[in-house]
Amino acid sequence: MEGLGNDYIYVDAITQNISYDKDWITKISDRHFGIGADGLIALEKSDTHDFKMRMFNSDGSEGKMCGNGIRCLAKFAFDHQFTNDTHIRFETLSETRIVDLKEEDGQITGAIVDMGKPELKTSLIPMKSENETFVDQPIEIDGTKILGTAVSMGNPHFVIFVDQMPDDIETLGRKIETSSYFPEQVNVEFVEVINHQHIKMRVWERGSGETFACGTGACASMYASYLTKRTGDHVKVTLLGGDLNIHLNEDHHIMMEGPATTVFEGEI
Ligand SMILES: N[C@@H](CCC[C@H](N)C(=O)O)C(=O)O
Repeated sequence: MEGLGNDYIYVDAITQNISYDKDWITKISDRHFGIGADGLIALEKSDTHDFKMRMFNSDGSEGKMCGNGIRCLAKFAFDHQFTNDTHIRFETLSETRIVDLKEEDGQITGAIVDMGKPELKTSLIPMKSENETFVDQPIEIDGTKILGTAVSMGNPHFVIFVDQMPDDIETLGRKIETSSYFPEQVNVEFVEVINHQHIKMRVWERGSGETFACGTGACASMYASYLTKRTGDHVKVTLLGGDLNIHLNEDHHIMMEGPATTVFEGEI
């Protein structure tokens, strides 16, 4: 399934016994020797919520949240008749996430997700810094200062505003991802502000490299843009794979709306 081209292999871990073996996840995620995906996402039972989401990057590392993935996982649960409710509460390795599925002509085409409140405290992101928060501040990479904003959306992000989108995001993305500032690595977003309601973003994801889109990254970028007054609180985020509409609601929760699509189904 894919959400804006951010594709994962979705597995039912309710009726099947799945072992989240790192090598197996890496192998099936491989685009040449496997199925090909940005990683694997599993639907599990939960004692406290409707379902539990587990998500793994293509290198087999486990992430705590996935914005594009949770829309697809909700569609997966509905389409496979694990629920007939379009309002679904997920337990994740970070916090509760609530998904409202969108139905058009009897098909689930996407969802709006309550992505919770963004976290700015560096100790909780986690980021090594003496500052309590890190908003438009410099980190130093290979002797060069790079301004950015650190935000957690249940997973860590470092948002960098650029005047023009760079052609190569891999070199810098990888260096920041693995720099000593971020003890658990970080997802890196490059953001170009188009106007007060529209930003463009490319992402270097920890554990997966450049992907076509990142839901949590888009929310972190929207929040960093809003916080630094580059945009308002309703923003369209254009990614390589398409657009997400993101806004802050009255409780200061980030709401993200976007598509969810099944590509094919099979058996391994
Ligand atoms: N693509 C995802 C985020 C996936 C997890 C991330 N790479 C991490 O390890 O934190 C999204 O849509 O949010």
